[in-house]
This record gives sequence, C-alpha cells and structure tokens, in this order.
Amino acid sequence: MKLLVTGGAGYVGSVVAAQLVEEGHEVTVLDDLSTGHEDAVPDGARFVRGSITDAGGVLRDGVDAVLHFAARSLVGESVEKPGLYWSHNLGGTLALLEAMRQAGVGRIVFSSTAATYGEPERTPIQETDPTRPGNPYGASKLAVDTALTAFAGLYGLAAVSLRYFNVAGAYGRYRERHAVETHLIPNVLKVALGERESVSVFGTDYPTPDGTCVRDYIHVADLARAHLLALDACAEGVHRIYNLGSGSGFSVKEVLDVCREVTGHPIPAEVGPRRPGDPAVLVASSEKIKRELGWKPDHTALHTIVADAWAGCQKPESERGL
Ligand SMILES: NC(=O)c1ccc[n+]([C@@H]2O[C@H](COP(=O)([O-])OP(=O)(O)OC[C@H]3O[C@@H](n4cnc5c(N)ncnc54)[C@H](O)[C@@H]3O)[C@@H](O)[C@H]2O)c1
Ligand SMILES: O=c1ccn([C@@H]2O[C@H](COP(=O)(O)OP(=O)(O)O[C@H]3O[C@H](CO)[C@H](O)[C@H](O)[C@H]3O)[C@@H](O)[C@H]2O)c(=O)[nH]1
Repeated sequence: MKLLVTGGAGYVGSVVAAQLVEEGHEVTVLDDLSTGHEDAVPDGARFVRGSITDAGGVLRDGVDAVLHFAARSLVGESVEKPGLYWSHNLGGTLALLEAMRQAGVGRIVFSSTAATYGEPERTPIQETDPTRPGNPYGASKLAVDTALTAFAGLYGLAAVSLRYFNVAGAYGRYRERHAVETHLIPNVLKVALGERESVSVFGTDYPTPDGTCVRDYIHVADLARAHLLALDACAEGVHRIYNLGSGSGFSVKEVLDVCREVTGHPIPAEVGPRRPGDPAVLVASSEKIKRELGWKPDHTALHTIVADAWAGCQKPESERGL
C-alpha cells in the first residue's frame, strides 16, 4: 500500500514506518521536526518536511491510508498552554481529515492515549470505561476520537484509534530521544549514561504496594505491530477503538530496580513530590484487540523492554572509535 505516516520522524512513528517499509509498503513520512529527527526516518521511506495542516499535496499523490502520530504530547505543557494542544492536536487533525476527504483517502489509524480515561474507576481499564481526561492533552486526543466516530458515520471514513499506555523500549536504532524528556525510563537511563545526576521519584505515598505509581509498559515493537493489524482491519464507515498495553503493572520503584539490573549502574534516586494529575495505577485491558485483531505482545518482560531501550541508547561502535 501507499501510506502516509504523519510524525514518522518521532519515536513511535519511526518504528511503525520502519516496520511498514520492512513489510514492503511505500511509505511517505510527513513531519515538521518539532520534536522529531530527520535521521529517524527509516531508509526506504520518502521524507516530506511539513505540517499536518498542509497535507493536501502528499495526500493527492495516491495515498491509500494515513497513520497519524503527529501531535504535541507533553501533559505538563498541555496544562500550561491548552490552546496549543487544542489547535495542534484537534485543529491539526481536523485539517488533516478534511484534506483526506478532499483527496479521497478513506483510511486512518490514529495514536490515541490512556490519558483519554483520566483517573480510572477500575483496573484493568476497558475501552467501554468512562473517558474523563484530566488534562488538555488527553482531552484533545479524546476530541479527535470523537471526531473520527463522526467522520466514520458521516463520510464512511474507516478509522482505528489505538489508545497507548506507557510505550517504552527501542526497535534497533529507533528509540525515544526527545529534547524535553518527561518519560520515566529514558530519564532513568540518562542517569546511567551520565547525562543526569539522579532521577526524581514523583511521590511515594500512593495507594499501591510500594507507594509509587504503577504503569503498564508496552514494548514499542509490539505496539508498532498493532498498527499493521489495525490498518488491515479498517472498515468503511466504522471507527474502532482499542487499548494497547502489556496487561501488567510495574511501580516506579520496580522500574528503577530493573534499570539498575540492566545497566549495572546504581542510579541514585530522590523522592520528590507527586506530579499533578498522575493517577496511582494505569493498567490496560488489551483483550479487545487480542480477540478482534489477533494481536499478542511478544515482549512483556520489563527486563526486555528496558534492555532494548538501553541497547538503543548505546552509540554505534563506529561513533565510539571501536
Ligand atoms: N510515547 C508514548 O508513551 C505515547 C503514549 C500515548 C500516546 N502517544 C501518542 O503517540 C504519538 C507519537 O508519540 P511519540 O512519543 O512518538 O512522540 P514524538 O514527539 O516522538 O513524535 C511526534 C512526531 O510528530 C511530529 N509533529 C508534531 N506536530 C506536528 C505537526 N503539526 N505536523 C507534522 N509533524 C508534527 C514531531 O516532529 C515528531 O516527530 C503521539 O500522537 C502521542 O500523543 C504516545
Ligand atoms: O522522572 C520521572 C518521570 C516519571 N515518573 C513517574 O513514572 C510514572 C510514568 O511516568 P511517564 O511520564 O513515563 O508516563 P505517564 O504514565 O505519565 O504517561 C503516559 O500516560 C499518559 C497518560 O496518562 C500519556 O499518554 C503519556 O504520553 C504516556 O507516556 C509516573 O508515575 C510518573 O509520576 C517519575 O517518578 N519520575
């Protein structure tokens, strides 16, 4: 297929683009490089630097489907600058959907998020559970999910939203590298790399077994494969929503211990205050995507996820003078 990958120079988008190229698809990456890197675009994919608000030209090039990753995704920034999140994530996506309609492109796979649920009422979270986002980032993503349902009903759009939980790990050279990094695992690994002195544990007084927050870490390679299945499952006039997690929760302290084990570094940690808006436990039920699309995570062990993230951080031998 001829596919447009928005945000394909970013972390998740580059892994999916790489897997799509490996499967023999013709991939164009559209990315404004606001948080991505041109060298993350996989070999074999065409790169167009530009915004999702200006996708008409590439879409008219005979695209069969869009995989839409481009977004602003820093929760804290979204609280400080909500307008930016509404205009980028909702406004930008509406412009993209309109351009798709005009170009006759009827299929989309969208990166949604666990943040659409907010504080959960039960664990594991199912797709039918209430959506009460606790910040503008989650709200803007939920609004896109709502728009996709409307476009499917009105115009026959074939859409799948994948609600990621905590994505981690690397896929070969494709890894998480953000100028502003808020995620736990890359920040912990920065300590082992000598790029930070220590890591802060955001709260040890949560109602969890060790007092720190529990999250569901999903390997980026497993997450990426779900996009390929979703692409095949897109059906005209239907919008499907699926959670994507590994199904097990790990606390911040457990993540730290595994990172110490994998890197052999003591990784000093300080206890800090809670980060506003962090739910105590976020664990996905991914039964729906397993049942309906036959998806199955291959790398559920936290050790493997961290080991792959760590391997992704290592410079190639040529750059180390070996
Ligand atoms: N990483 C996670 O844990 C996680 C969890 C839930 C959901 N998500 C969602 O998955 C998607 C990818 O996340 P990521 O971690 O790879 O982020 P990322 O920042 O690494 O990638 C986003 C990419 O989109 C590009 N981009 C941003 N705005 C753009 C625009 N208007 N036009 C064109 N390109 C634009 C950026 O330059 C970047 O390359 C996002 O939509 C994010 O909200 C990520
Ligand atoms: O330096 C840090 C960074 C994080 N944490 C803790 O580690 C856990 C994981 O935090 P991340 O920032 O890695 O991930 P989140 O669970 O906050 O975020 C994930 O879920 C969000 C929805 O709630 C969004 O979808 C987001 O994109 C996705 O990565 C949280 O309890 C957080 O408080 C720390 O203790 N120290």
